[in-house]
Amino acid sequence: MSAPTSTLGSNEGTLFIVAAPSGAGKSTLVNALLEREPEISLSTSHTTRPPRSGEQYGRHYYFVERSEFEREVLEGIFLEHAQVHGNFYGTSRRTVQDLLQHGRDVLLEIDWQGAAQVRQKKPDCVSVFILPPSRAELERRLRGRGSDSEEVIERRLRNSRGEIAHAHEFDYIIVNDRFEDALDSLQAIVRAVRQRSVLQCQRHESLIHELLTES
Ligand SMILES: Nc1ncnc2c1ncn2[C@@H]1O[C@H](COP(=O)(O)OP(=O)(O)OP(=O)(O)O)[C@@H](O)[C@H]1O
Ligand SMILES: Nc1nc2c(ncn2[C@@H]2O[C@H](COP(=O)(O)O)[C@@H](O)[C@H]2O)c(=O)[nH]1
Repeated sequence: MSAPTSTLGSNEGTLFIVAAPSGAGKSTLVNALLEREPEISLSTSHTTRPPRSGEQYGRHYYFVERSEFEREVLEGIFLEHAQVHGNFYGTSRRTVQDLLQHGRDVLLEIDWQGAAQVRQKKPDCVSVFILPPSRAELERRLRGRGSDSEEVIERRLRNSRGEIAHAHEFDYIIVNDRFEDALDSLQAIVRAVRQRSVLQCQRHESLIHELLTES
């Protein structure tokens, strides 16, 4: 049986999106995934948020002033951008496009608003929403991380309801209860998509068309 890859008509990489309410464990999961799947490129976002202790420019984020971020928005450099928990965040269009065009798979760790914008522009992206097992555990994780002030933690907990309300817009939902189980699930999704054994609806359509029309 021939591989369906030929129906996709492109050697572009796949664009993955991982989103979650703050503290659900998205960055921890993504970093562990990238250790298992090192050929995936993680996009580094631009943000107006001040760096946390230990965060490095260019590694965790491109930390910029609000005025610079606004100029970048006007210049149209972002594939998507949004205000999240009172700060601005954006993904560089150029970096993502270059990587995809060179056949690299790219992962964006962004919020639901950014995910909605990316879905409009790249409908074949694959999106995953991470849920915490409970609100109490979400709060425990946010506090346990020890990286944010009480005010920031409370704001992020308040905002989590509005974020979770968008979970159904994603292709997959993973509950990050036992870390290794959630990581296995995330890796299974990524592997299945990369091997083309699971296809997005849009991609299915071209395969179904081919299967129906081939003599
Ligand atoms: N399955 C898990 N069980 C227990 N603790 C976890 C689990 N997953 C992640 N954590 C812990 O929860 C805390 C928050 O995780 P992390 O920083 O990855 O969250 P996040 O979703 O990326 O948040 P943000 O959006 O604010 O960056 C960390 O201290 C992390 O070690
Ligand atoms: N729309 C976008 N959201 C982003 C981007 N980079 C990060 N984020 C999201 O912001 C919150 C808070 O992140 P934190 O590092 O301050 O804890 C979280 O949900 C991130 O996913 C981006 O480029 N665009």
